[in-house]
Amino acid sequence: MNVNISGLTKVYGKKRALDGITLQLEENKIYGLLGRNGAGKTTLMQILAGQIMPTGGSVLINSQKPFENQEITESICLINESENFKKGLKIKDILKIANYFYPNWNRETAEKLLEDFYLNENLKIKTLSKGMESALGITVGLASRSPITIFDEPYIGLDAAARSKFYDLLLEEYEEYPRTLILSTHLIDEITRLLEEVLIVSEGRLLMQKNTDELREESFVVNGSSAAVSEFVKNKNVVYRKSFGSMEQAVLYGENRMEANEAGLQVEHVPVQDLMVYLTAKPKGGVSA
Ligand SMILES: Nc1ncnc2c1ncn2[C@@H]1O[C@H](COP(=O)(O)OP(=O)(O)OP(=O)(O)O)[C@@H](O)[C@H]1O
Repeated sequence: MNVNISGLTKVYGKKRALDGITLQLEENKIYGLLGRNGAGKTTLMQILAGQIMPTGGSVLINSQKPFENQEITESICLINESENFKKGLKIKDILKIANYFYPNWNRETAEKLLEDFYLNENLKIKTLSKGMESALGITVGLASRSPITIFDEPYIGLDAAARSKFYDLLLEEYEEYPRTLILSTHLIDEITRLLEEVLIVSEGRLLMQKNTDELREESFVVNGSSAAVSEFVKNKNVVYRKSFGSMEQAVLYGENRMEANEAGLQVEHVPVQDLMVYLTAKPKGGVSA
C-alpha cells in the first residue's frame, strides 16, 4: 500500500502537533520514525492508522483517506506503547478479536510468538506485567500481517534479551511476508540495522527522510587539530562541534567522508541516535534533507 502525505497539520488547541508534513512511503519497506519527545510521532501514526482526523492537509493510502474507513484501517495495525488491550479479556480473546479484524491474521504465527515470549493464552490482560503486555502487542502486530504495521515504542518493560528477540522475529516475519513496517522508538541505535529509511520529525515538521545506508555514508565525525578541523569544515554542514584543548571534533551531515580522509583527519561513524539529537537541537533546529 502506498502512503501519500501532503501538507499534513494537526492542531490541539494552541499546539501545532504536526505542521505541514509532506512525505511518501513505499510498499514493503522498514521505516524508522524518530524524533524527540513531543515531536509529533504518535500523532502522525494515529492519523495514518485512521484513528484521528487531521486538521489540514491530506493523507492518502492507496488513494483513500484512512479516517474511519474500514477498507483501509483493516489493512493497518498500530500497536501503541501500552493500553492496547482491554484489561478484562484473556489473551485468547484478543487473538479471536484480531482474527476477526485483520484479514491476513495468521493464527500459527501468533501461537509461535506467544511461545517465543512464554505467554499462556489463558492469562488475563490485567495480570500481565508491562513486558508481557508489550510481548502480546508485538505478537498481535506481527501476526496481523497487515500491509502497514506500525509499532509506536512497543518495548516498554521488555528486557534487552526480549527486545533483541523482537528485532529478530520482526526481520524473520518481514523477510517471509514483506509489508510496510513503521517503527518509532527512543532506542534508536538498537533498531538502526533494521531500517531501510529514517524519518526524523522535529516540532511537527519532517526534518529528514533518508535511506539508512546513505545517511551512514553522508554523516560522520572528524577529529584532528583545531586548525585542520576548522579548515576542513569551512562551508560544510556542521551539526555539532567540540574542542578539547588544541584538538577539535566536528560532526558533519550531508557531506563526503572521502574528503575528510583525504584531508588527513580521523573519521568515525556517527550513531543515528546522536545524529538525531544534533539535528533536532535548539537553536540550530536542523538542516534540510
Ligand atoms: N490529545 C492531545 N491533546 C492535546 N495535545 C496533544 C494531544 N496529543 C498530543 N498532543 C501534543 O502534541 C505534541 C505532539 O505529541 P505526540 O504524542 O505526537 O509526540 P511524540 O513525538 O509521539 O512524543 P513522545 O516521543 O514523547 O511519545 C505534543 O506537544 C503533545 O503534548
